[in-house]
Amino acid sequence: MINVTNPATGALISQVLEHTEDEIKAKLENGEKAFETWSSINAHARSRLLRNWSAIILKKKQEIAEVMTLENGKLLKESLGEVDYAVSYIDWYSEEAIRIYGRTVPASAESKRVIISRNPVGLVAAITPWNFPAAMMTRKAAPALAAGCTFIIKPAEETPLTTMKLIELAHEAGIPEEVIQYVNGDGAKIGSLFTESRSVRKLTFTGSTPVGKLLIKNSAQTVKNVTMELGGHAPLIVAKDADIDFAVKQTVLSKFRNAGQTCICANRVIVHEDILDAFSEKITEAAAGLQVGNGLVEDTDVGPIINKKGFEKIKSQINDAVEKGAEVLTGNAYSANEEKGTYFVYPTVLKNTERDMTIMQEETFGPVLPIISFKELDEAVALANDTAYGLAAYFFTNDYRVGTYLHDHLDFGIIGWNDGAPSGAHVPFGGMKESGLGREGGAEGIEPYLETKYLSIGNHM
Ligand SMILES: NC(=O)C1=CN([C@@H]2O[C@H](COP(=O)(O)OP(=O)(O)OC[C@H]3O[C@@H](n4cnc5c(N)ncnc54)[C@H](OP(=O)(O)O)[C@@H]3O)[C@@H](O)[C@H]2O)C=CC1
Ligand SMILES: O=C(O)CCCC(=O)O
Repeated sequence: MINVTNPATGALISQVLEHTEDEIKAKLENGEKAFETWSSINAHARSRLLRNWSAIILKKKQEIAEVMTLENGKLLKESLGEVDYAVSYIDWYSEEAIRIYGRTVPASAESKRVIISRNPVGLVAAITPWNFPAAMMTRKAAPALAAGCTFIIKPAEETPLTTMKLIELAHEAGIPEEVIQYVNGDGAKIGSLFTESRSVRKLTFTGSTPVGKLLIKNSAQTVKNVTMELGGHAPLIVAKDADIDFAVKQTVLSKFRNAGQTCICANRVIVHEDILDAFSEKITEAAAGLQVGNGLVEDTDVGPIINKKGFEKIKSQINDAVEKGAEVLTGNAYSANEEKGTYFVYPTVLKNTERDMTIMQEETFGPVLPIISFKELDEAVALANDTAYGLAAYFFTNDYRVGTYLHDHLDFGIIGWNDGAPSGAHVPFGGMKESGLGREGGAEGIEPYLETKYLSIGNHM
């Protein structure tokens, strides 16, 4: 039995049954069998079913958002926003379903004809994290179903309820039960069942880089197609000419959304030395003004940290920075109750941070903003690229030459130029280097669910 608790209060919300190995194997078999029928239904019918699904979700928006806030801790307004965001993937891919085009190619002989078609890969298995329990699910399920694949998901143990609700609504919308399924239980155990299974033809994962690496390795056994959306360590550069007030607002948006527990959150702020003091002062004032608390309370700006492991990681990064000489401008304050299992971190701004501090090397996943300064643009680029990660990067400048230079030289899959919120269903989300493989969203996001089949017809007149 999995206990699902509210990270803001420690209260038990629900108990969820763990699936046994036999049950999981049976679901994989059912998903593989259902693929034959689902993939042969015409694309317009699949598109209509996806639209039904999104309409039903929207009708239950408030209920789903409340469940999400209870199990994840994020602000209710963020949960409501996430339901819309999750639905936008279903809507986008309901439209892509009817635009999966093949090609004809001129043959090399008069007696031949060549046709290239795009076909669904088969049963898709997904493993998702707790930080976006709705959107990370639909960002994978919607393109998979649109392409004609069947789908099975293992949500994070902290947040299974939102996923289970969305799947219940998919069935209510008319999508057959075996076409979209969930299983609950331990990540490592279910991960092995997914990677070993020959029924699963594609694995899609969002989560930490070490688990992603393990899944890539284990997927080699059956040569599975994989999509990996892993950790990030986003730099945010503020150039000398930037509009400081605007940059501060956008940095707050990027950094403190979801209490900093987002893989594209700004993780290091790199500020030109001429505006360092002005920027630091304004961002400190903004961060210090944020209310920390229960996401169900109207005025809250920053909710709880998901669990003790996350809390300890954040705290140790702050301690390490302070021991190595960082100055605390605000924060480095906590409210934790071990007995209840509730952990809050007050928005923290650190100045005089250095490259050798852990916080400048690793993903934080918390509301902590370390600031480092630069003089020349090359120095900012070197600092920004000095990481194994390559997911998102941000910069603020109104000088088109500075902006173009930064865009050309930053090794990241997502770039926000004067934009702290670049995500959307219509754009390709994903990272370079150890931040992952493949893209989700946009026209690119359906590609990983499609195989190319080429037909050569001979003996024509
Ligand atoms: N890219 C992103 O959006 C995310 C990045 N992270 C990063 O990872 C850090 C740790 O967070 P954490 O929640 O532990 O992340 P994990 O990568 O451990 O968990 C994410 C998902 O993977 C599952 N999982 C865990 N271990 C395995 C395994 N061996 N094989 C297959 N699946 C597995 C989890 O299941 P279960 O719940 O059963 O453990 C969960 O569903 C965060 O602080 C953050 O830095 C975390 C979440 C999302
Ligand atoms: O992996 C994450 O942290 C979720 C991505 C959030 C987004 O799509 O903006």
